Amino acid sequence: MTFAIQTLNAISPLGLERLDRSRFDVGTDIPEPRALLLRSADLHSYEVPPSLYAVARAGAGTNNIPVDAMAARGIPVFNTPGANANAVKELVIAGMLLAARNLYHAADYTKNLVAEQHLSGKELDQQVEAGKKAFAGFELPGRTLGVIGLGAIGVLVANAAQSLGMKVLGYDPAITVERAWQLSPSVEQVTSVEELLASSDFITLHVPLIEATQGLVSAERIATMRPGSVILNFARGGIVDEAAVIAALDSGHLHAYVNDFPTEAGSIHPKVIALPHLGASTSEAEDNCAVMAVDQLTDFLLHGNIRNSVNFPTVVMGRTPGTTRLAIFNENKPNMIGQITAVLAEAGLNVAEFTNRARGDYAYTLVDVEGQVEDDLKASILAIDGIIRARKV
Ligand SMILES: NC(=O)c1ccc[n+]([C@@H]2O[C@H](COP(=O)([O-])OP(=O)(O)OC[C@H]3O[C@@H](n4cnc5c(N)ncnc54)[C@H](O)[C@@H]3O)[C@@H](O)[C@H]2O)c1
Ligand SMILES: O=C(O)[C@H](O)COP(=O)(O)O
Repeated sequence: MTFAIQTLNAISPLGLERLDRSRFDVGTDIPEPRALLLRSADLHSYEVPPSLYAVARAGAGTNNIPVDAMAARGIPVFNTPGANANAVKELVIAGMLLAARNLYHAADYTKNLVAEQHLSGKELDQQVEAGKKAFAGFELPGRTLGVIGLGAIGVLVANAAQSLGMKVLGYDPAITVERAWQLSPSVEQVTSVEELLASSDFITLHVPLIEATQGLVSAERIATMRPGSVILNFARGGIVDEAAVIAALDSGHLHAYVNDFPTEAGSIHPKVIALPHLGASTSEAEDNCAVMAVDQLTDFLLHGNIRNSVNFPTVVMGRTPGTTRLAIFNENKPNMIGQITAVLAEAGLNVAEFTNRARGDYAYTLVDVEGQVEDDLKASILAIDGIIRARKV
């Protein structure tokens, strides 16, 4: 049996080459896909076909995917945490330097001297020297960077800024133990966004766009920021109230807004540097994300293992020779395991391995039974109230 995988964005060949063509068909035009492989393609109005088993996002943000609706159908959504983190970190550092040294306008100025004013030779030299004072900037050491969200990207940014001589504050009420270990001990963790904003010259956002982070940088919060400070947004546009930022740039309260999510108003504003969603667009990040997404997806399709899903728990179980594996998605409610094992016992099947994990409203079970299973077993499992999906892997 082969699995049909539909790609909805260009995926690095380094990832696609890992797909064994005797097991996987891959293409852009697949009418009944078993899996989708994508980057930022918007799935919010996508009509989910009954054939679909999984969605793999080669990247970090999954706000382009209706993850809860997918969970309700027993479709895990995978992402690739950390795979593009270095690429974003480098762009954030570049963004700080662009803003601090006014590089964007400075480069425009010199280009205009030649392209618009047609200056050359001595005249060009004179105007270069005469004009440069307008772009004098400031240096990073001694300035304070506030990092909101200390995940894969936030930790790298915090550590890099710290090694550039900046004072770094971090805010993340749900920082993981792994990230806390990676964070430089000189980074000071604060307990509120307000504390961070009031004490920073730059703030940088590294949180997902979810209900709780929508409009996190609001007009009220911007008002509490230090005069002349800079906002860097390489997370998602909706996390910042851009109209409020523009008002603060116009009043002179903020120095610059550097972001990766251009809007009509922002793109033409003189104090906004809007990049075309370039955070993860390096060959290294594209390769890393594609490899990780493909590996996670194939492990799920071939073995039922779930790693780095944003809507189902991690469930990984080695294969035991001579067994048949069942993968079962169910609602997270009492007595599901008891009912599943009762059906297996009724069918005279001996369980060799069993793992069940819950996450929020849903749970996932991998069970290896000795020998072969009859085709009607799946129907008996699906008949249990609360079972969403079951398949023989
Ligand atoms: N510009 C780009 O191309 C680009 C590339 C990669 C990621 N991103 C964006 O960056 C986001 C973060 O990526 P990541 O890889 O670091 O993800 P991550 O999951 O490793 O880290 C996110 C962190 O945010 C924290 N967090 C969540 N809500 C918070 C809140 N209200 N306040 C403070 N912290 C909060 C979490 O605890 C977590 O530690 C992604 O969701 C994506 O939207 C953008
Ligand atoms: O969330 C992410 O990983 C980034 O926004 C990258 O998106 P992209 O893969 O569409 O460049």
